Amino acid sequence: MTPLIKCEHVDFGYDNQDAVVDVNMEVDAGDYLCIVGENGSGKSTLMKGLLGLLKPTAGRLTVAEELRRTGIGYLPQQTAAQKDFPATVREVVLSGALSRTGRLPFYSRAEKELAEKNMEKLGITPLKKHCYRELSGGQQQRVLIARALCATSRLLILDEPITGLDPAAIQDFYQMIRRLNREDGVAILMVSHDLRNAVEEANKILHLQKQVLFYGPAHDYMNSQAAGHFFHEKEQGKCKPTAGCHAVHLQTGPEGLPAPVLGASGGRHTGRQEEKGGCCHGNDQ
Ligand SMILES: Nc1ncnc2c1ncn2[C@@H]1O[C@H](COP(=O)(O)OP(=O)(O)OP(=O)(O)O)[C@@H](O)[C@H]1O
Repeated sequence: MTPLIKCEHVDFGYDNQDAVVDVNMEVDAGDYLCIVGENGSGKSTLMKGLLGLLKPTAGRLTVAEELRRTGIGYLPQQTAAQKDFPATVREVVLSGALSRTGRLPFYSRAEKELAEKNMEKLGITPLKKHCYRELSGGQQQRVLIARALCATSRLLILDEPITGLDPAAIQDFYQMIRRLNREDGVAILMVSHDLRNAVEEANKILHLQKQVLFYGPAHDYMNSQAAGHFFHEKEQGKCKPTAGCHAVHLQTGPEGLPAPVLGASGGRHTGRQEEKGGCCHGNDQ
């Protein structure tokens, strides 16, 4: 099976400064791959590279012909200006088909039908005449996913998609992504600070810290040197798996790997309860 995306010893960077080095990974049809790592570890840079917005400075990046033709469905981190976009839901969704229109200045019937189908799939048909900027964060995410699926239903790339969503919207969002992946076969590539969800939902994890600290099956990540142990007992200053803590506590490995703790905020903390009043605080989604 030809991978949708394959990186072989790939570097990406800015102004002769490498931000990501020696990445080896591939996204296959139907994969659910989560990219995790601290702030500044190169996750967004890798995304930009995979989307073709940055050229590899070394190595080989291969993107399946189909994706090169249609473009990759992409859900960026939303800026305030984007949240305030003055267009109807239907217009935003339909704009995802722009890469299919070629030079024609209008949408074909097939593209309009595709937009309708994706709005139906994402449960936003009743909102189609609503103004995008008047929707809730969760509804906006659905619109953007429907839009991304108008480019291609093979692969969806999401960059920290739950930022700013309330807990109910987050659960709703994850359910929707799971359904797209498991039922519709859409491959998912997600940058996430929500490590608990990443380990539960993804089939592959890539842990980045400029270089790849771990790449492999999600169930192996739990036992990896990079991941250390997952979830603490909350009562003892540690968190229960059910307590909504998304922290992964990294251990210092024999090679002297860094020993930060990754939380949903992506910030460093030591996991000691006295800091920020407990290790779960600020991490619950
Ligand atoms: N446009 C840019 N020009 C120069 N350097 C950049 C640029 N964007 C990012 N960098 C640098 O590249 C490195 C990786 O940044 P990147 O944004 O990819 O990390 P990240 O893991 O996505 O971080 P975060 O979790 O905070 O979003 C950082 O050192 C950052 O300062």
